Amino acid sequence: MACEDCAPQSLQLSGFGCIRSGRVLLRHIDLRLSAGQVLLLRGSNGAGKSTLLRSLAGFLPWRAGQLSWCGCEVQVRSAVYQQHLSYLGHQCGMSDALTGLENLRFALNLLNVTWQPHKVAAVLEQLSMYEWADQPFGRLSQGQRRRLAIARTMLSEKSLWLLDEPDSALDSHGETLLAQVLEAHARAGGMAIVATHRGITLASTPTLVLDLSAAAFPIPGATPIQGIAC
Ligand SMILES: Nc1ncnc2c1ncn2[C@@H]1O[C@H](COP(=O)(O)OP(=O)(O)OP(=O)(O)O)[C@@H](O)[C@H]1O
Repeated sequence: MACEDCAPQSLQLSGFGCIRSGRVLLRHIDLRLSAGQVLLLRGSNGAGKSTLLRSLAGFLPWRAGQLSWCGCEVQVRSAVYQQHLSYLGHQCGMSDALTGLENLRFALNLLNVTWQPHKVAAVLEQLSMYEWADQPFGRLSQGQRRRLAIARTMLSEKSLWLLDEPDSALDSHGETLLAQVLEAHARAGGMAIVATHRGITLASTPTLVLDLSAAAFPIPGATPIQGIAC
């Protein structure tokens, strides 16, 4: 099928609009993301960051807009697009009863990603989670849970990451690690759209910012793009 093996990859959203709770929440949202770029989604509580991410993941209905993957117009739920994305929401989506490792194995199994013990160990080491990974998920702290969810994203082998406040509950070391993870993903030709309140500083990665609030938050070094939230 067309678009499956395009390189470099790109994502384009044009004229996106959606309704939530019976009112137009977002309209005229345009964005374009190329391989190696990260887009930070900013905006006040309720501005629509999660809504936009969930819409891009295919979880919420669209009122308007076109999605293109590698220059080809696609449906958001089409396999040609979905096979490339990894979504991390506010909830980590892990079983409390399973250990971290068991959760990762289960998730990778679902994604049909081969379990590579050395790679898993390296990712857990990178996130300072190696020694915690055999604990039941339900016994981990919130920040540890978030780190494990980030590990799952890293191991997913997907090029487009949709991350909803991945920095929530992370300590400052965790924030630094997350920035490193995003930079490495971008260096490898990946893309990420990241909702964040605190902002994430990516020193060596082309960073775009879409602010869904009426009042913009300028981020030094980042390129603002346009969108309208109602
Ligand atoms: N399940 C839902 N059903 C109906 N409306 C919802 C639902 N979840 C959120 N909304 C509404 O959609 C709007 C946008 O919410 P959304 O979660 O996308 O904002 P956000 O920018 O991610 O906010 P936050 O920074 O608080 O996470 C809000 O006005 C909210 O009330």
